[in-house]
Amino acid sequence: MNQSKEQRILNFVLQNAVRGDPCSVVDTIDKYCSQKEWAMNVGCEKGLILDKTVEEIKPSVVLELGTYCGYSAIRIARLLKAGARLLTVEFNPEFAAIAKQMIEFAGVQDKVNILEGPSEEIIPQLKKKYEVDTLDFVFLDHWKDRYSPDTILLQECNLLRKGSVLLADNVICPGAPEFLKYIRNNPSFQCTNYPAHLEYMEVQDAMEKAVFLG
Ligand SMILES: O=C(NC/C=C/[C@H]1O[C@@H](n2cnc3c(NCCO)ncnc32)[C@H](O)[C@@H]1O)c1cc(-c2ccc(F)cc2)cc(O)c1O
Ligand SMILES: [Mg+2]
Repeated sequence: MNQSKEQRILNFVLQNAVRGDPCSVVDTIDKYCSQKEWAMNVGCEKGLILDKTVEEIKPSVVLELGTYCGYSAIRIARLLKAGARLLTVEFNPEFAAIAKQMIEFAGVQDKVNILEGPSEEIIPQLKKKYEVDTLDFVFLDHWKDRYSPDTILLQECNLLRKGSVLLADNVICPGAPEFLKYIRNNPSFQCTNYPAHLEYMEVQDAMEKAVFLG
């Protein structure tokens, strides 16, 4: 049975990146996906926006929705302070297995917990099962039509506090129109748009930051 694209990306990393060096893993994935096979990693341009957001917040507890191959989980985890943790949610077992190996190769596994399952089931378990009080930072990068229902669910589960920051990928391409409509018309959120390019392409995209005002 021939390999999946995600398996090919992992193999390229295992053969070309430096074990224990998260930056080399991120750069190697970007190299493969810009030169050989496109894949839906947040990429280096939008990755810098992600980096700056994490560095600004200095979060203790981060939630990521949509792990995929682990690219953004590694980007986030490499910037976390001692004791801080990333919970990343992925419901495709093949992608979760790839991401686990990618995260371990990068050496950030002690900061990352991959929660296998659909976000709508995992989010209501975060407080009791995963001992979360509130989330400092949430990165949304899963199915685009799930951004707003999951944002509502996070609020219903009391997982956001005054100052919690959401950052959503792809609000232009593929687009998350329902999410933008919801979040920009909601007085409980202060929104900022960050225009960028779609990963590895000269196509317009953007990220949306939304700070919860409580
Ligand atoms: O579609 C995009 N991302 C989706 C990510 C999905 C990943 O997240 C996982 N996932 C999805 N929903 C859930 C869920 N909960 C919801 C369901 O229960 N719970 C847990 N895990 C979930 C999937 O298993 C994948 O691992 C995208 C597309 C383009 C793109 C742009 C231009 C093009 F031409 C083509 C593509 C660019 C991007 O940056 C993109 O992020
Ligand atoms: Mg994305």
